[in-house]
Amino acid sequence: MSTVALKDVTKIWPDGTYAVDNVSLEVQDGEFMVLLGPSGCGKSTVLRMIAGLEDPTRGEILLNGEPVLELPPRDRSIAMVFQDFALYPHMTVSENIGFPLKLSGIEPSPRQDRVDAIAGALGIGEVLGRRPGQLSGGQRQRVAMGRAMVRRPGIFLMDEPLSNLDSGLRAELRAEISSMTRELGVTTMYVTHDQAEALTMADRVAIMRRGVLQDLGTPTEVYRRPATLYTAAFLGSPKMNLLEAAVYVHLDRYIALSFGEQTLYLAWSDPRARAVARYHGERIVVGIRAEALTPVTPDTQGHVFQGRIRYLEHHGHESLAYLDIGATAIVVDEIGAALTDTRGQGGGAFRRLGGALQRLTRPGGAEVAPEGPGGVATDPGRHHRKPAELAVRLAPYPQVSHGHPLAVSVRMDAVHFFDQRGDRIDAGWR
Ligand SMILES: Nc1ncnc2c1ncn2[C@@H]1O[C@H](COP(=O)(O)OP(=O)(O)OP(=O)(O)O)[C@@H](O)[C@H]1O
Repeated sequence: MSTVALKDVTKIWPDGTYAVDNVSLEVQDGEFMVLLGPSGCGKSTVLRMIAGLEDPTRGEILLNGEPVLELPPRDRSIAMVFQDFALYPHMTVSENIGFPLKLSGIEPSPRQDRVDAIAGALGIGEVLGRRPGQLSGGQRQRVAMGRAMVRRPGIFLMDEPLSNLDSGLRAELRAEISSMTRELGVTTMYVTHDQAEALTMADRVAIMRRGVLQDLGTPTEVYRRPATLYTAAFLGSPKMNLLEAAVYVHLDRYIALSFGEQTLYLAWSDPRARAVARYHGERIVVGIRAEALTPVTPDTQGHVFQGRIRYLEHHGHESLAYLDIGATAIVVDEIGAALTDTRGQGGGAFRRLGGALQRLTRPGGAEVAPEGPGGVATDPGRHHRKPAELAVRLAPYPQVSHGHPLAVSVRMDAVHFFDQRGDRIDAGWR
């Protein structure tokens, strides 16, 4: 049995940076847990503390229920694979994989048996005699995984293991890693900034931002019910439409959500109405995914937005229309930076984040964003506002074009509500 638990773990670097801020997390035996977040959010630091390569400033780390802070890395039954899979260039694939067993004094014959078995499982049995320089990137990464797995660790830590590979290979290896770790029943923690990896591979996803755990749940839970505005904005493609709305309560009848030129009505009978009603006279953020929007005829009544197509994007299997509906969008700035930093190299997003970096490095970590004129946070490191472009899914290559009017109905039961701080408003409601 192999479990991992972090209890109120904080890591502060000597310069005052809060890399990890009071994180508590439990990984069950055999579970595949993905730590997801943009570059610099503290994911690698969490892994490195579990592996024993860094000490937490505060808090406790338990492996199999036992505190391990006094235990050196080699005694933790952990294997770790990094993004830059450093292999020994002068050794063959077979020697690279078998090296940890050689170090532990295992005889050549049983050693080779284990190397052959793991190489077979990873699909690199044919290249055992080659040196790393004669392998493709994907094969090299498989060798690195084989070398990590060959000692049969209880816990497998992987830090962006696919980020140096092209997208086709990533998808292929993604599936292989998932099935291999599950077949072996090994408890796995996998770090990535790539939401597709997280949502396809994980049993549960832990989403981090600036050292703080934002959300934790199965891929479906965090996608369907994001706990924070940040998670809502981070997960999904196209990104969730996040619109600013003023709340007006008409007691016992409905709640009007005013988006400027247009209004949606939340029925008083909706179980979330009471939670939203607390914001009467204030502004909140309403999140609407593209799948909650359906194009309808212009005269349709009910929960409908009327808009004009600002631009169209054709993706082959579908087209996306971006509608001007006269509303204001809330943009979570770090998300864009995280997504453009496709290689996930440390520091990449930081340079782009600018202001956010300075806030991150300020001791204390938890800050409340100042409010802008509309009452919604406008701190440039967190959110800003811009005219909304509502993403709507259409059939491929539709018979509409730029400037064309389009009406869309909104499935109110699929709408999300967040307060000015970015927390889910109906958090207590299931
Ligand atoms: N040895 C160190 N000394 C000081 N600061 C560090 C050190 N290592 C990391 N940091 C800082 O700690 C924070 C978290 O870094 P970490 O590497 O854990 O993030 P990450 O989410 O894994 O990012 P990436 O995806 O880019 O690897 C960042 O602000 C980083 O600059």
